[in-house]
Amino acid sequence: MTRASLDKQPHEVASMFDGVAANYDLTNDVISLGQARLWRKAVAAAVDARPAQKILDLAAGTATSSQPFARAGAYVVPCDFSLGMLEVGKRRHPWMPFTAGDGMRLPFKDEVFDTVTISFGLRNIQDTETALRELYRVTKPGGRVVICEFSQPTWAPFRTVYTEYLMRALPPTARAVASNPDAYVYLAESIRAWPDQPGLAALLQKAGWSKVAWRNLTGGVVALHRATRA
Ligand SMILES: C[S@@+](CC[C@H](N)C(=O)[O-])C[C@H]1O[C@@H](n2cnc3c(N)ncnc32)[C@H](O)[C@@H]1O
Repeated sequence: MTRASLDKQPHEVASMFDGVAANYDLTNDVISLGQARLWRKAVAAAVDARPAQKILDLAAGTATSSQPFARAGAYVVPCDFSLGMLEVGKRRHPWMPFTAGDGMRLPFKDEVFDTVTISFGLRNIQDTETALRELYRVTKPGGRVVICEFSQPTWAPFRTVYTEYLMRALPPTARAVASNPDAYVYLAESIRAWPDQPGLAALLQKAGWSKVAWRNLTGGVVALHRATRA
């Protein structure tokens, strides 16, 4: 795959996710070697959803990432621009207020959410800074953002093994289970091209967020960034 294939237009990203929607959650469990469930627990702890809170789960896909917040009693709005992913989500969780929308132009008024969160979605949005500013706009003053995204393992020997896994083992594994294996070649390439932990923290600050901090999961394979709207 060439670098150019990473420069997907938003409609190409949406149709790529339409194509993987049916097997999306199963594929995640397989290719993350079971780690995805642990990462989701860490997100739930960081978001710390409470009854009566209003939470936006941007790029929610099938709403697997939204479920823990709903279970905690919060009012969670799963928003995504892949109608295929939203359809699968609606079938599974018909009571959730699924909303079709683009992370670069959110269909919400200013300052309406207590917490905004995005899991494994920010890397796919064409302009990261625009999405971070949009998330800021829709968050109430004093509200928080929690971002769960692939990142860079911090221990060099582990980083080498992980990169080998991404580039050599992940594509054939995905071919065995996913409905659109090319999407998982894109996944590997997009992770390699994504900013590391301090790089994403700097983008959050540039978009206006304060008290930016992060925590590494699985040695930095995933990072959980948190920040507050002043
Ligand atoms: C890897 S999935 C993550 C889904 C879910 N958050 C999870 O943790 O399972 C990424 C999602 O980002 C969505 N996405 C990508 N770009 C988007 C954009 N500009 N606006 C809204 N959703 C977007 C895709 O449609 C896809 O459903």
